[in-house]
Amino acid sequence: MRVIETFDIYRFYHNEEEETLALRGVNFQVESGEIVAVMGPSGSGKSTMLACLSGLDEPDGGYVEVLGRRITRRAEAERAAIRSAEIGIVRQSENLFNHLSVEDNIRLQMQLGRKVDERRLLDLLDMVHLRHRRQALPSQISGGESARAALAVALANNPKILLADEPTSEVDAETERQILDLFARHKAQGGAAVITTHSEALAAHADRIIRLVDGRVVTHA
Ligand SMILES: Nc1ncnc2c1ncn2[C@@H]1O[C@H](COP(=O)(O)OP(=O)(O)OP(=O)(O)O)[C@@H](O)[C@H]1O
Repeated sequence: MRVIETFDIYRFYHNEEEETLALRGVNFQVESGEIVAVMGPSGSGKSTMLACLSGLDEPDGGYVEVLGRRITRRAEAERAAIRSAEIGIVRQSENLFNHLSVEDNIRLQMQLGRKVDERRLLDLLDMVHLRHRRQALPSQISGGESARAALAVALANNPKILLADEPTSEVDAETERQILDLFARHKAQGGAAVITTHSEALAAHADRIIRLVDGRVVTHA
């Protein structure tokens, strides 16, 4: 089943002096159970593309479909409803609310998805090896622990689609391995993922690699 499809998406950024063409006609599809790595040089448009896939950003041209439903150019409340039901998101930073413990961050995500499942909460904490740190605040955990907590939040509602922006950029090899395991589990349950990364190790575990250069897809491998 097709879970994401982009139709010729464009994104421009304007400021006083210049215009940046961040995406220049991007077309690609993701099927359920597929892990797609998005690679490309810094500034090639990877984060912009991911934000357009989740509806957190709006393309200036073209559109995105999530599970056959257009997410582009809808009211924010409608985009948010599609997001909370179908998509888990890991951003480059600010994934956790600082005033909430690790477990309360996960619980809040479950509340947004309208189903708090305490058993799944403990399973998620075990999956990311953070049960012993569940009452810690984000300021009290390490970078690698934060990266894993962010994944637990993204996976809280068992989303069909996981969108992760450089999820292993600031973690050690062991944490990267643990995060790769989580992607593998998500895939085994039929989930799809689009992951931007500079890590060849992570990309080697993807089913497919898309390379972006100057806002265009140059290869599907
Ligand atoms: N809010 C913004 N305003 C203006 N230009 C922006 C904005 N966000 C991104 N850009 C520009 O759009 C282009 C694509 O940026 P993007 O963050 O998508 O690249 P990236 O491939 O994710 O880079 P990196 O690997 O460094 O994270 C870059 O030229 C960037 O400078």
